[in-house]
Amino acid sequence: MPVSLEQMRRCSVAVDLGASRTRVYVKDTGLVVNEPTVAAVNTRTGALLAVGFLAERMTGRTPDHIQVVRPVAGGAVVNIEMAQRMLRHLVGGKLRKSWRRSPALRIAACVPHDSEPLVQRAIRETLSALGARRVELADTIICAAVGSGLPVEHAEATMAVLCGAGTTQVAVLSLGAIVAAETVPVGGDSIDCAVIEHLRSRHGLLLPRQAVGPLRLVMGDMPSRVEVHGRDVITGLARTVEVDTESVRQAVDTPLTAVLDGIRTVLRRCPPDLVADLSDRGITLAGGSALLPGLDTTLSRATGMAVHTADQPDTCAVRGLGAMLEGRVEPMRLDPLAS
Ligand SMILES: Nc1ncnc2c1ncn2[C@@H]1O[C@H](COP(=O)(O)OP(=O)(O)OP(=O)(O)O)[C@@H](O)[C@H]1O
Repeated sequence: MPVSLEQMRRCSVAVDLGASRTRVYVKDTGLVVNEPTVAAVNTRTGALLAVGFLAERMTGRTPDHIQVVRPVAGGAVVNIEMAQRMLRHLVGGKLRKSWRRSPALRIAACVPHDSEPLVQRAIRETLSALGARRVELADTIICAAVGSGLPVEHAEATMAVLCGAGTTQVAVLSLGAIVAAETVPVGGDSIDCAVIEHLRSRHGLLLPRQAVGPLRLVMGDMPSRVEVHGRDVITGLARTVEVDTESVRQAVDTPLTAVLDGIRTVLRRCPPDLVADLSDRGITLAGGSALLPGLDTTLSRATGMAVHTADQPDTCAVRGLGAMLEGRVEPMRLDPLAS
Protein backbone atom coordinates (compact mmCIF):
# COMPACT_ATOMS: atom_id res chain seq x y z
CA MET A 1 0.00 0.00 0.00
CA PRO A 2 2.35 2.77 -1.14
CA VAL A 3 1.54 6.21 0.25
CA SER A 4 1.26 8.64 -2.63
CA LEU A 5 1.72 12.12 -1.20
CA GLU A 6 0.13 13.53 -4.35
CA GLN A 7 -3.09 11.59 -3.68
CA MET A 8 -2.98 12.52 0.00
CA ARG A 9 -2.83 16.23 -0.81
CA ARG A 10 -6.16 15.98 -2.63
CA CYS A 11 -7.86 14.82 0.59
CA SER A 12 -9.36 17.32 3.01
CA VAL A 13 -10.01 15.10 6.03
CA ALA A 14 -7.76 12.61 7.89
CA VAL A 15 -9.29 9.85 10.02
CA ASP A 16 -7.66 7.46 12.50
CA LEU A 17 -10.32 4.98 13.54
CA GLY A 18 -8.62 3.19 16.44
CA ALA A 19 -9.86 0.49 18.80
CA SER A 20 -9.72 2.98 21.65
CA ARG A 21 -10.06 6.45 20.08
CA THR A 22 -11.46 7.99 16.92
CA ARG A 23 -9.49 10.99 15.73
CA VAL A 24 -10.38 13.30 12.89
CA TYR A 25 -8.16 16.03 11.48
CA VAL A 26 -9.51 18.59 9.03
CA LYS A 27 -7.07 20.19 6.59
CA ASP A 28 -6.10 23.76 7.58
CA THR A 29 -8.18 23.45 10.78
CA GLY A 30 -6.51 20.73 12.89
CA LEU A 31 -7.78 18.00 15.19
CA VAL A 32 -11.57 18.31 15.47
CA VAL A 33 -12.48 14.96 17.06
CA ASN A 34 -10.60 12.90 19.66
CA GLU A 35 -13.21 10.71 21.35
CA PRO A 36 -13.51 7.07 22.46
CA THR A 37 -14.58 4.67 19.68
CA VAL A 38 -17.68 3.66 21.61
CA ALA A 39 -21.44 3.77 20.97
CA ALA A 40 -24.36 2.95 23.29
CA VAL A 41 -27.56 1.54 21.76
CA ASN A 42 -30.99 0.68 23.04
CA THR A 43 -31.34 -3.01 22.09
CA ARG A 44 -35.17 -2.81 22.21
CA THR A 45 -35.57 0.04 19.73
CA GLY A 46 -32.17 0.03 18.01
CA ALA A 47 -31.82 3.75 18.80
CA LEU A 48 -28.36 5.20 19.27
CA LEU A 49 -28.21 6.69 22.78
CA ALA A 50 -24.69 8.05 23.07
CA VAL A 51 -21.31 8.06 21.36
CA GLY A 52 -17.74 8.91 22.40
CA PHE A 53 -17.01 9.99 25.99
CA LEU A 54 -20.65 9.76 27.05
CA ALA A 55 -20.97 6.18 25.79
CA GLU A 56 -17.66 5.19 27.39
CA ARG A 57 -18.86 6.48 30.77
CA MET A 58 -21.82 4.08 30.46
CA THR A 59 -19.54 1.01 30.20
CA GLY A 60 -20.35 -1.49 32.93
CA ARG A 61 -23.20 0.69 34.26
CA THR A 62 -26.01 -0.13 31.83
CA PRO A 63 -29.36 -1.89 32.36
CA ASP A 64 -30.11 -4.97 30.20
CA HIS A 65 -31.68 -3.08 27.32
CA ILE A 66 -28.66 -0.81 26.76
CA GLN A 67 -25.57 -2.19 25.10
CA VAL A 68 -22.21 -0.45 24.87
CA VAL A 69 -20.53 -1.36 21.58
CA ARG A 70 -16.91 -0.97 20.44
CA PRO A 71 -17.10 -1.18 16.64
CA VAL A 72 -13.32 -1.36 16.08
CA ALA A 73 -11.01 -4.08 17.42
CA GLY A 74 -7.50 -5.25 16.62
CA GLY A 75 -7.02 -2.61 13.92
CA ALA A 76 -10.18 -3.55 11.97
CA VAL A 77 -13.77 -2.27 11.83
CA VAL A 78 -15.74 -5.24 13.17
CA ASN A 79 -19.17 -3.60 13.15
CA ILE A 80 -19.44 -1.39 10.07
CA GLU A 81 -23.01 -0.21 10.64
CA MET A 82 -22.32 0.88 14.21
CA ALA A 83 -19.02 2.52 13.21
CA GLN A 84 -20.88 4.51 10.53
CA ARG A 85 -23.57 5.66 12.94
CA MET A 86 -21.00 6.61 15.56
CA LEU A 87 -18.90 8.54 13.03
CA ARG A 88 -21.91 10.45 11.69
CA HIS A 89 -22.66 11.66 15.21
CA LEU A 90 -19.06 12.42 16.17
CA VAL A 91 -18.01 14.06 12.94
CA GLY A 92 -21.04 15.06 10.86
CA GLY A 93 -21.40 18.72 11.87
CA LYS A 94 -17.65 19.33 11.84
CA LEU A 95 -17.33 18.44 8.16
CA ARG A 96 -20.04 20.76 6.87
CA LYS A 97 -17.44 23.33 5.76
CA SER A 98 -15.37 20.66 3.98
CA TRP A 99 -18.50 19.40 2.19
CA ARG A 100 -19.39 22.91 1.09
CA ARG A 101 -15.88 23.50 -0.24
CA SER A 102 -15.71 20.16 -2.04
CA PRO A 103 -18.87 18.07 -2.46
CA ALA A 104 -16.70 15.21 -3.81
CA LEU A 105 -15.13 14.79 -0.40
CA ARG A 106 -11.87 12.84 -0.28
CA ILE A 107 -10.88 11.31 3.04
CA ALA A 108 -7.51 9.83 4.02
CA ALA A 109 -7.48 7.12 6.68
CA CYS A 110 -4.83 5.21 8.62
CA VAL A 111 -4.76 1.41 8.40
CA PRO A 112 -2.33 -0.99 10.07
CA HIS A 113 0.69 -2.06 8.04
CA ASP A 114 0.01 -5.10 5.81
CA SER A 115 -3.70 -5.06 6.60
CA GLU A 116 -5.88 -7.56 4.71
CA PRO A 117 -7.98 -6.35 1.73
CA LEU A 118 -11.12 -7.07 3.78
CA VAL A 119 -9.91 -4.73 6.54
CA GLN A 120 -9.23 -2.03 3.94
CA ARG A 121 -12.66 -2.54 2.39
CA ALA A 122 -14.33 -2.25 5.78
CA ILE A 123 -12.70 1.13 6.51
CA ARG A 124 -13.60 2.42 3.01
CA GLU A 125 -17.22 1.35 3.49
CA THR A 126 -17.34 2.89 6.96
CA LEU A 127 -16.05 6.25 5.73
CA SER A 128 -18.54 6.32 2.86
CA ALA A 129 -21.06 7.17 5.61
CA LEU A 130 -19.36 10.57 5.91
CA GLY A 131 -20.01 11.25 2.24
CA ALA A 132 -16.50 10.29 1.10
CA ARG A 133 -16.36 9.89 -2.66
CA ARG A 134 -12.86 8.49 -2.38
CA VAL A 135 -10.87 7.09 0.53
CA GLU A 136 -7.06 6.98 0.42
CA LEU A 137 -5.34 4.63 2.84
CA ALA A 138 -1.99 5.20 4.50
CA ASP A 139 0.11 3.01 6.79
CA THR A 140 -0.57 4.02 10.39
CA ILE A 141 3.04 3.49 11.37
CA ILE A 142 4.32 5.85 8.62
CA CYS A 143 1.75 8.46 9.70
CA ALA A 144 2.81 8.06 13.34
CA ALA A 145 6.49 8.43 12.41
CA VAL A 146 5.70 11.63 10.47
CA GLY A 147 3.57 12.92 13.37
CA SER A 148 6.45 12.18 15.77
CA GLY A 149 8.68 14.48 13.73
CA LEU A 150 10.93 11.70 12.39
CA PRO A 151 12.65 12.44 9.05
CA VAL A 152 11.07 9.39 7.40
CA GLU A 153 11.76 10.59 3.85
CA HIS A 154 15.56 10.75 4.39
CA ALA A 155 18.04 8.00 3.48
CA GLU A 156 18.53 7.30 7.15
CA ALA A 157 16.90 4.67 9.34
CA THR A 158 14.32 5.63 11.95
CA MET A 159 12.49 3.23 14.23
CA ALA A 160 8.95 3.90 15.36
CA VAL A 161 7.00 1.85 17.89
CA LEU A 162 3.29 2.64 17.88
CA CYS A 163 1.71 1.41 21.09
CA GLY A 164 -2.07 1.37 20.60
CA ALA A 165 -4.91 -0.20 22.53
CA GLY A 166 -5.08 -3.60 20.85
CA THR A 167 -1.80 -3.81 18.98
CA THR A 168 1.76 -2.49 18.95
CA GLN A 169 3.28 -1.81 15.54
CA VAL A 170 7.06 -1.73 15.21
CA ALA A 171 8.79 -0.52 12.05
CA VAL A 172 12.10 0.66 10.67
CA LEU A 173 11.65 3.28 7.96
CA SER A 174 13.96 4.78 5.40
CA LEU A 175 13.32 6.84 2.23
CA GLY A 176 9.65 7.24 3.08
CA ALA A 177 8.91 3.51 3.19
CA ILE A 178 8.92 0.60 5.59
CA VAL A 179 12.06 -1.54 5.52
CA ALA A 180 10.93 -4.05 8.16
CA ALA A 181 7.83 -4.14 10.33
CA GLU A 182 6.03 -6.34 12.82
CA THR A 183 2.64 -6.09 14.49
CA VAL A 184 2.36 -7.50 18.00
CA PRO A 185 -1.16 -8.25 19.31
CA VAL A 186 -0.40 -6.50 22.59
CA GLY A 187 -1.30 -2.94 23.58
CA GLY A 188 -2.80 -0.86 26.35
CA ASP A 189 -5.71 -3.31 26.71
CA SER A 190 -3.33 -6.22 27.48
CA ILE A 191 -1.54 -4.02 30.02
CA ASP A 192 -4.86 -3.21 31.72
CA CYS A 193 -5.76 -6.94 31.72
CA ALA A 194 -2.39 -7.80 33.32
CA VAL A 195 -3.07 -5.27 36.11
CA ILE A 196 -6.63 -6.59 36.67
CA GLU A 197 -5.40 -10.21 36.73
CA HIS A 198 -2.62 -9.29 39.20
CA LEU A 199 -5.13 -7.70 41.63
CA ARG A 200 -7.50 -10.66 41.30
CA SER A 201 -4.87 -13.33 41.94
CA ARG A 202 -2.70 -11.48 44.51
CA HIS A 203 -5.35 -9.51 46.44
CA GLY A 204 -8.63 -11.32 45.59
CA LEU A 205 -10.00 -8.03 44.26
CA LEU A 206 -12.08 -7.49 41.14
CA LEU A 207 -11.22 -4.14 39.61
CA PRO A 208 -13.41 -2.41 37.03
CA ARG A 209 -11.54 -1.61 33.78
CA GLN A 210 -12.01 2.17 34.27
CA ALA A 211 -10.23 1.99 37.66
CA VAL A 212 -6.93 0.87 36.08
CA GLY A 213 -6.18 4.38 34.74
CA PRO A 214 -5.36 6.06 38.10
CA LEU A 215 -3.23 3.04 39.07
CA ARG A 216 -1.23 3.35 35.82
CA LEU A 217 -0.38 6.94 36.67
CA VAL A 218 1.57 6.02 39.81
CA MET A 219 3.47 3.12 38.23
CA GLY A 220 6.43 5.21 37.06
CA ASP A 221 6.97 6.82 40.47
CA MET A 222 9.23 5.47 43.19
CA PRO A 223 7.88 2.22 44.68
CA SER A 224 5.03 3.13 47.02
CA ARG A 225 1.67 1.84 48.21
CA VAL A 226 -1.70 3.05 46.91
CA GLU A 227 -5.27 2.32 47.96
CA VAL A 228 -7.41 0.56 45.36
CA HIS A 229 -11.20 0.11 45.61
CA GLY A 230 -12.90 -2.91 44.04
CA ARG A 231 -15.10 -5.93 44.80
CA ASP A 232 -14.02 -8.92 46.85
CA VAL A 233 -13.80 -12.02 44.62
CA ILE A 234 -15.36 -14.31 47.27
CA THR A 235 -17.82 -12.19 49.25
CA GLY A 236 -18.84 -9.88 46.41
CA LEU A 237 -18.66 -6.94 48.82
CA ALA A 238 -16.88 -3.64 48.22
CA ARG A 239 -13.31 -3.77 49.56
CA THR A 240 -10.25 -1.50 49.63
CA VAL A 241 -6.74 -2.92 49.48
CA GLU A 242 -3.29 -1.37 49.69
CA VAL A 243 -1.29 -2.25 46.61
CA ASP A 244 2.47 -2.14 46.18
CA THR A 245 3.08 -0.23 42.90
CA GLU A 246 6.30 -2.13 42.23
CA SER A 247 4.40 -5.46 42.09
CA VAL A 248 1.91 -3.92 39.60
CA ARG A 249 4.82 -2.75 37.47
CA GLN A 250 6.23 -6.29 37.46
CA ALA A 251 2.84 -7.70 36.39
CA VAL A 252 2.94 -5.40 33.37
CA ASP A 253 6.35 -6.77 32.31
CA THR A 254 4.73 -9.90 30.77
CA PRO A 255 2.86 -8.11 27.95
CA LEU A 256 5.91 -5.85 27.46
CA THR A 257 8.04 -8.95 26.70
CA ALA A 258 5.99 -9.44 23.51
CA VAL A 259 6.70 -5.83 22.47
CA LEU A 260 10.42 -6.39 23.09
CA ASP A 261 10.34 -9.54 20.96
CA GLY A 262 8.70 -7.50 18.18
CA ILE A 263 11.48 -4.88 18.36
CA ARG A 264 14.18 -7.59 18.25
CA THR A 265 12.51 -9.32 15.24
CA VAL A 266 12.41 -6.06 13.27
CA LEU A 267 16.05 -5.27 14.10
CA ARG A 268 17.12 -8.77 12.99
CA ARG A 269 15.42 -8.23 9.60
CA CYS A 270 17.17 -4.89 9.00
CA PRO A 271 20.37 -4.45 6.99
CA PRO A 272 23.36 -3.69 9.27
CA ASP A 273 23.78 -0.11 7.89
CA LEU A 274 20.31 0.80 9.07
CA VAL A 275 20.84 -0.78 12.49
CA ALA A 276 23.97 1.37 12.83
CA ASP A 277 21.85 4.51 12.11
CA LEU A 278 19.40 3.40 14.78
CA SER A 279 22.05 3.10 17.45
CA ASP A 280 22.57 6.88 17.04
CA ARG A 281 18.94 7.94 16.69
CA GLY A 282 17.30 5.36 18.97
CA ILE A 283 13.65 4.33 19.09
CA THR A 284 10.65 6.71 19.07
CA LEU A 285 7.49 5.70 20.91
CA ALA A 286 4.07 6.90 19.75
CA GLY A 287 0.44 5.87 20.50
CA GLY A 288 -1.64 6.28 23.65
CA SER A 289 0.13 3.47 25.50
CA ALA A 290 3.45 5.28 25.07
CA LEU A 291 2.13 7.45 27.94
CA LEU A 292 2.53 4.48 30.29
CA PRO A 293 4.92 5.80 32.95
CA GLY A 294 8.33 4.14 32.78
CA LEU A 295 7.74 2.42 29.39
CA ASP A 296 10.63 4.28 27.73
CA THR A 297 13.12 3.37 30.48
CA THR A 298 11.99 -0.29 30.52
CA LEU A 299 12.44 -0.61 26.73
CA SER A 300 15.72 1.29 26.82
CA ARG A 301 17.12 -0.96 29.54
CA ALA A 302 16.09 -4.11 27.65
CA THR A 303 17.36 -3.04 24.19
CA GLY A 304 20.38 -0.98 25.20
CA MET A 305 19.13 1.77 22.82
CA ALA A 306 17.94 5.28 23.53
CA VAL A 307 14.13 5.44 23.64
CA HIS A 308 12.25 8.74 23.25
CA THR A 309 8.54 9.34 23.62
CA ALA A 310 7.06 11.61 20.93
CA ASP A 311 5.26 14.84 21.85
CA GLN A 312 1.52 14.11 22.31
CA PRO A 313 2.17 10.46 21.35
CA ASP A 314 -1.55 9.54 21.32
CA THR A 315 -2.39 11.83 18.38
CA CYS A 316 0.83 11.31 16.34
CA ALA A 317 -0.76 9.14 13.63
CA VAL A 318 -3.65 11.47 12.74
CA ARG A 319 -1.43 14.57 12.99
CA GLY A 320 1.11 12.86 10.70
CA LEU A 321 -1.62 12.09 8.18
CA GLY A 322 -2.83 15.69 8.52
CA ALA A 323 0.72 16.91 7.74
CA MET A 324 0.65 14.83 4.54
CA LEU A 325 -2.71 16.35 3.56
CA GLU A 326 -1.37 19.85 4.12
CA GLY A 327 1.74 19.15 2.02
CA ARG A 328 4.11 19.55 4.95
CA VAL A 329 5.93 16.31 4.03
CA GLU A 330 8.29 16.66 1.09
CA PRO A 331 9.11 13.40 -0.68
CA MET A 332 12.79 12.82 -1.40
CA ARG A 333 13.35 13.29 -5.15
CA LEU A 334 14.64 10.06 -6.67
CA ASP A 335 14.84 11.17 -10.30
CA PRO A 336 16.62 8.77 -12.65
CA LEU A 337 20.18 9.94 -13.23
CA ALA A 338 20.66 11.79 -16.50
CA SER A 339 22.81 9.73 -18.86
N1 LIG B 1 -1.82 8.17 30.33
C1 LIG B 1 -1.83 6.91 29.88
N2 LIG B 1 -1.03 5.99 30.43
C2 LIG B 1 -1.01 4.73 29.97
N3 LIG B 1 -1.79 4.27 28.96
C3 LIG B 1 -2.60 5.16 28.39
C4 LIG B 1 -2.68 6.52 28.80
N4 LIG B 1 -3.59 7.17 28.04
C5 LIG B 1 -4.07 6.24 27.18
N5 LIG B 1 -3.50 5.04 27.40
C6 LIG B 1 -3.76 3.78 26.70
O1 LIG B 1 -3.55 3.98 25.33
C7 LIG B 1 -4.39 3.10 24.61
C8 LIG B 1 -5.01 3.88 23.47
O2 LIG B 1 -4.00 4.28 22.60
P1 LIG B 1 -4.37 4.86 21.18
O3 LIG B 1 -5.31 5.97 21.33
O4 LIG B 1 -3.08 5.09 20.45
O5 LIG B 1 -5.11 3.58 20.58
P2 LIG B 1 -5.95 3.41 19.27
O6 LIG B 1 -5.23 4.08 18.14
O7 LIG B 1 -7.35 3.80 19.48
O8 LIG B 1 -5.89 1.82 19.18
P3 LIG B 1 -5.29 0.84 18.09
O9 LIG B 1 -4.06 1.52 17.53
O10 LIG B 1 -4.96 -0.42 18.85
O11 LIG B 1 -6.38 0.68 17.10
C9 LIG B 1 -5.45 2.59 25.56
O12 LIG B 1 -5.23 1.22 25.81
C10 LIG B 1 -5.23 3.42 26.82
O13 LIG B 1 -5.44 2.63 27.97
